[in-house]
Amino acid sequence: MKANIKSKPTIFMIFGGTGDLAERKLIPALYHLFLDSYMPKEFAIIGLGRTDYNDDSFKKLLLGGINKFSRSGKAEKDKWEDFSKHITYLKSDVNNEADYKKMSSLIDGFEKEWSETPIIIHYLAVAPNFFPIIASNLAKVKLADDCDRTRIVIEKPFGHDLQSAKELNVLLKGIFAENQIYRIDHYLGKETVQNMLAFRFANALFEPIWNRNYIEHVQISVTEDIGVEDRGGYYDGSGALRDMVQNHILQVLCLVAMEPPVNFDAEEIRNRKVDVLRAMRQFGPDEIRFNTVRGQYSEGWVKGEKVEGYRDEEGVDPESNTETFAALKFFIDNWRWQNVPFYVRTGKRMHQKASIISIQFKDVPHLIFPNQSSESWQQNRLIISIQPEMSIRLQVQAKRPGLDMTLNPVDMVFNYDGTYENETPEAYETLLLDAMKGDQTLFMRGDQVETAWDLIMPVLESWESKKSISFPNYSADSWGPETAEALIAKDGFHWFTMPIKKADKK
Ligand SMILES: NC(=O)C1=CN([C@@H]2O[C@H](COP(=O)(O)OP(=O)(O)OC[C@H]3O[C@@H](n4cnc5c(N)ncnc54)[C@H](OP(=O)(O)O)[C@@H]3O)[C@@H](O)[C@H]2O)C=CC1
Ligand SMILES: O=C1O[C@H](COP(=O)(O)O)[C@@H](O)[C@H](O)[C@H]1O
Repeated sequence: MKANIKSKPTIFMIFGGTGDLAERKLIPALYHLFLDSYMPKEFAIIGLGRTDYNDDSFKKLLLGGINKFSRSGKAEKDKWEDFSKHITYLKSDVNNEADYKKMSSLIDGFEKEWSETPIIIHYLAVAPNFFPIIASNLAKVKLADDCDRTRIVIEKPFGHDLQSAKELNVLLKGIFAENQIYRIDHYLGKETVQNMLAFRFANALFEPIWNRNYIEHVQISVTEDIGVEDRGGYYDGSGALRDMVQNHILQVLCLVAMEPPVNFDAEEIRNRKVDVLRAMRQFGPDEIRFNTVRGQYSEGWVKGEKVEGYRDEEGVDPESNTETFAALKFFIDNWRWQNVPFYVRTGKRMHQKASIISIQFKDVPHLIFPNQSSESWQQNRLIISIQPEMSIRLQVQAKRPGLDMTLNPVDMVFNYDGTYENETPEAYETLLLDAMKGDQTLFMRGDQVETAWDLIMPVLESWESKKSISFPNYSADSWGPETAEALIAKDGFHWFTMPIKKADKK
C-alpha cells in the first residue's frame, strides 16, 4: 500500500509514550504509516513520560517495540533511521504545569522551522484518571484552543459509568470543541468492521432482507483465549461488560443495525449509529434476570499447559466477583428490528479466539424436500468473521451430489486471504491516519458513549449489588458458563462457533 495523499505537518504528543500501548500499538502503527508514505514530510513524534530516557534510549525502547509487535516484523535499518529522526523524548510529569511550558516551546521550535503551521495531536495513552488534568493543563498553555489545529485522542475506558463519562464529556467540552475530540474504539478501525458499511450500503442485495421480516436473530460473539495477562489491576475494576460490551460490541451492533445513512459524512454515520442505541430496549429487573449471564473463569488447561484461575491472576482480588464473561440478549425497538433478538457474548480464557457476527435468516415457509435430517438442514446464515479469520460466509442449502435429494448446508465464502494481495493495516494505523486527516467517522461521539453507558447501567448496578454469585463458574478453555448456552437455547438457538481449522487444533 502506497499513499499519495499527504496530511498537513503534524506533531504527535504521546502522553504515556513510555507505556505498553505506545510500544505495542501506537509506534508500530505510525511506523507503518511512514513506510506506506502516509506521513507528511514534516512530522514529529514527541514521547512523554516520567522515566529517565534521553532521545537515544527512548528510540531504542521504541525500536524494540516495533521489532516485537509490528505486523511486518523487524524494522529495516535505513527505514528505521529515517523514521526515528522524527522522534523526540521529553521527560515530563502530567501533574506538573511547568512541564507543559516545555512542551509548548518544543512545539514552537518545530513550527519555526516548518513550512506550515502543524496540526497537533495530543494522544492520551495514560491511565484515565490523568485525562482531566492533562486536558486542563493543555488549555493553560494554549495547546487546546485552536479548533483547526489541535486535537485530542482519548483512549478507553471513557468513564467508569454513566456519571463519570458525563463528567469527562463536560470537562473535555469545556476545553475542546466536539470536532477536536477523538474518542477511540479500536474495533471501529478494524478492516472487517469497517467493511460492514461497504457490505450493507454498497450492495443492493442485502437491504431488502435486512430486517425483522427475514432475519430471525443476530449474534455478536467476541471470545478470547487469553486471560487478563498483565492488566489484572485495571480489569478487576472493570469486568467484561465495561471492557468489551459498553464499547466495542455495542459499536459493532450499531453497524449491523443502523439505518442507511444518506451520505458518508462522519456526523451522518454517527447519527444513524446513535439512533440504534437510543432504540435499544432498557433492561428492567426481569430482563436482567432472564436476559443476562455473567461468568468468571477458573483454572484449566490450555494447549497442554496449566493456566491460573482469574482470582489467582496478578493484580486481581482473590475474592473478586468481577465478571470475565458476559452474555446479553438485547432488543431494538424500532420498525426494522422489532422482536429480533440480538445475542452478544464476550469472555476471556475461552476455547477459541474469534470475533464473529452471525445473522440467521428465517426458515423457508414450506419445505418441499421430505426426509431431511436435522443435521443436513440449516437455515440461511450470514457469518461475518472479524478476526482472526477475516471473511464473510453465506450459508445456503445445496443438493449433495448423489442419486437422491439429500440437502446439506454449504458456504459461499469471501475470504480476505486469497482475495486481496495487500496486507491488512492494523486498526491503529487507520485510526491514527483518520485523526491526522481530521476524519471522525470511526471515533465515538460524546452522546454515543453516554447512550451506551445508559443502556448497560441497570445491568452493571444489578450485578454489582448482587455479590452472592457463585464464581468461578466456567473453566479456562471452555465456552463459558452453562447458563450462557441456556440463555440462547431457551429461544431454540445455539451460539455459532467457527469451525476450528486443522492448524488451530490443539
Ligand atoms: N495496553 C493496551 O493494550 C491498551 C491500553 N489502553 C489504554 O491506554 C492507556 C495506557 O495504557 P498502557 O499503555 O497499557 O499503560 P502503562 O501502564 O503501560 O503506561 C502508562 C503510561 O503513563 C505514564 N505515566 C504514568 N504516570 C504519569 C505521570 N504522572 N506523568 C506522566 N506520565 C505518566 C507512564 O510513563 P512513566 O512511567 O514513564 O511516567 C506510561 O508511559 C490506558 O488508558 C489504557 O486503558 C486501551 C486499550 C489497550
Ligand atoms: O479493548 C480491549 O480489547 C482487547 C481485545 O482486542 P482485540 O483487538 O485483540 O480483539 C481485550 O483483550 C482487552 O481486554 C480490551 O481492553
